[in-house]
Amino acid sequence: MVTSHIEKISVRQDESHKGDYGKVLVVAGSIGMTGAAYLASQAALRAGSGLVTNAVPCSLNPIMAIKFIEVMTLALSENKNGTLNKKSVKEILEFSKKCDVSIVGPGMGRAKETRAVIIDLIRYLSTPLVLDADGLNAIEGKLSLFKKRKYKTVITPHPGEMARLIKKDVTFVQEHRTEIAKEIAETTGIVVCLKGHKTVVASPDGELYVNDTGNSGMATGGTGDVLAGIIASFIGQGIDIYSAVVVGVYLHGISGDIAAEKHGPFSMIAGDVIQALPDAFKKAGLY
Ligand SMILES: NC(=O)C1=CN([C@@H]2O[C@H](COP(=O)(O)OP(=O)(O)OC[C@H]3O[C@@H](n4cnc5c(N)ncnc54)[C@H](O)[C@@H]3O)[C@@H](O)[C@H]2O)[C@@H](O)CC1
Ligand SMILES: Nc1ncnc2c1ncn2[C@@H]1O[C@H](COP(=O)(O)OP(=O)(O)O)[C@@H](O)[C@H]1O
Repeated sequence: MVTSHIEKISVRQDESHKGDYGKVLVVAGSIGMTGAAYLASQAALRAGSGLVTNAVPCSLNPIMAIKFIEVMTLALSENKNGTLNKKSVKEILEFSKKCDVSIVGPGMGRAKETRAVIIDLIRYLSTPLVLDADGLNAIEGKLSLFKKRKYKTVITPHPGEMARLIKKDVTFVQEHRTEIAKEIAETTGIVVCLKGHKTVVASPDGELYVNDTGNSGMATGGTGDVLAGIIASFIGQGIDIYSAVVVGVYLHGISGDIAAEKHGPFSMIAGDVIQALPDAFKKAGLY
């Protein structure tokens, strides 16, 4: 079943250039969580994107510029406390006109000012959107925002984030994983990727995928940020959004399995999942 989705990833053509493989905008990172921005951006590049830009509050820009080599940065306007301000929304929307897909959320924090920025981005970003982590925490209960969004969207909550989103507890989410993912996808028109052991992916038209790759070594900070980057990369490469999510989840799990083989489930870290991506692509027959 995954094979039919994997086949949609194009073989890289001799006559091609970086513009053919997607420009990804990663709105991620805040004081204390620059690592999330790094992991999501780096994963997008390793999954094949042509160009990746990380947009961060301007006081963090020098830090990100040192962390990255291949990834570019966009310094955003910020408040005195280092959170994004209203002007940053305009800056992101302007920049996104040149992009094929945006990620919003990893490591953005939950400050009131940041939440307001995120809600505006959900309303106005006209690229396909991967909404993850604090991007989801910003909209507790407000699923109606997705019904109004005209552009392709995937949400990638872990059970804790899903619980906040639907105002239930984690036990309820875990007992109703498939039903919840299906219902949100079908009623709001977005793709839902509910993470955790046996990640569930649901599409608005009733398709359902339950993943069986990955392992408990992936229960370590930052592996979800890596997944957001991989999924965005595939969307940017032009694959339909549901297939991009299914293949992203599948390959992310294979990378996790390769990382666990190499480093063991205790010692593997999120960066190891990115390092294992080339072997995961090979294992999936992509080159
Ligand atoms: N290096 C970095 O900068 C990192 C930043 N991170 C960011 O930190 C922010 C907070 O995210 P966190 O996820 O740590 O915190 P949260 O408070 O959102 O979620 C953690 C809680 O969710 C529940 N939960 C999560 N997965 C579960 C599962 N599979 N089964 C049952 N319950 C589950 C548990 O109650 C858990 O304690 C996000 O913005 C995230 O992107 C994290 O990704 C860690 C690494
Ligand atoms: N026990 C497990 N089995 C399979 N996959 C797992 C397991 N634990 C975590 N994962 C995967 O690792 C990732 C963790 O993401 P998340 O909880 O958002 O972490 P973070 O917020 O630290 O980045 C998800 O893709 C999840 O499916």
